[in-house]
Amino acid sequence: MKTIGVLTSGGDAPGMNAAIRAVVRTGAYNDMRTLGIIRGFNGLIHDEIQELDISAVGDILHRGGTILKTARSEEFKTEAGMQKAMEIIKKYGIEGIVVIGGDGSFRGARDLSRLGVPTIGLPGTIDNDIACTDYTIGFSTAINTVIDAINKLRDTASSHDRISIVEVMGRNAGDIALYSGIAGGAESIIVPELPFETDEICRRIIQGRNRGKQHSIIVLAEGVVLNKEISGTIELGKEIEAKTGLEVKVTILGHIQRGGSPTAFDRILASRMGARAVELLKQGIGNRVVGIRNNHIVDVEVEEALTMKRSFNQDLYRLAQILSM
Ligand SMILES: Nc1ncnc2c1ncn2[C@@H]1O[C@H](COP(=O)(O)OP(=O)(O)OP(=O)(O)O)[C@@H](O)[C@H]1O
Ligand SMILES: O=P(O)(O)OC[C@H]1O[C@](O)(CO)[C@@H](O)[C@@H]1O
Repeated sequence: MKTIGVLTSGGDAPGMNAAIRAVVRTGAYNDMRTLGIIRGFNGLIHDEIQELDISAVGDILHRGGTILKTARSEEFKTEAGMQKAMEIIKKYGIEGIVVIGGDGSFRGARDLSRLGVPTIGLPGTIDNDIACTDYTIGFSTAINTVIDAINKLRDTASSHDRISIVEVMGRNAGDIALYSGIAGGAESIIVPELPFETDEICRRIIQGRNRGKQHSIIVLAEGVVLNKEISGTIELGKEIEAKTGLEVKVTILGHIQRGGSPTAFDRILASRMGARAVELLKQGIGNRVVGIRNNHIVDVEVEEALTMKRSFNQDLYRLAQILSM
């Protein structure tokens, strides 16, 4: 019987539990034993390992977060840390690992594969910033959370004739802002991938007001602030207030975007990806990242996944602008 490990690493994302469940259960179906590694690579180094049988992953499909907990580990990146990891892998007879996380986690997966431990990466991050997949696990749930917030903010913004700025997550990527902005009918979407002008945003708001719009929603990706394109969302609000003469309220959604019961889309995606990871490990194949493209589950070499350029969906962005005239 083959023994495999599974861990979650980096930021958590709704749907990670569905992926863990899929790994454990498709593993058992294929006569494989799964060990859960707690707190990502940190737990691997510090021997936080526990066996997961098919019952251990019962009643988690609908839960946000990750039952395996997650962590970031600087120690793992060092030679000494990597050696510790290899000792634990030998101790438990682990013959393959599934790493659920973002691109940093995939670098760790690549390093383990290089040392002879077949390791498969599954894209688990709400940011949808992994180039080799159309969608990451957690993105669908995050945008639905944002849409729910936008719907509510729209109600109160309309009542008060206000402008509402919603800051959403996305350290380097504007997909959460773009998709939730288009689904939530935002007047403006500000993302790190594209330049923007405050004057143009104000012009659109005034134009909307002149034809009777009662509210204006601006969705802004946090990456714009983190990349220092603006000094802060509150400051941007003040600038827009001064330029339009309209009251502006800022809402920073933060970590509520990372929690909650995963959508059907995320559960199904995570289940399909987890099953592919097990298929690969069963054949002794590692050093690959699983993705979904045109609704087909695919897998690509980790290095290729890491160097692939992400393309921002400009067509969707243009459509959002047309629809919010
Ligand atoms: N270059 C690297 N080599 C080896 N391991 C790495 C490397 N980069 C990151 N890791 C490991 O992966 C962990 C998670 O990485 P990181 O903090 O970048 O999150 P992530 O996987 O990119 O997820 P998120 O996008 O949610 O932040 C790190 O704490 C570290 O243990
Ligand atoms: O607060 P944490 O856990 O360090 O992570 C925050 C980051 O994680 C992400 O949600 C990605 O998982 C980013 O959008 C955000 O900047």
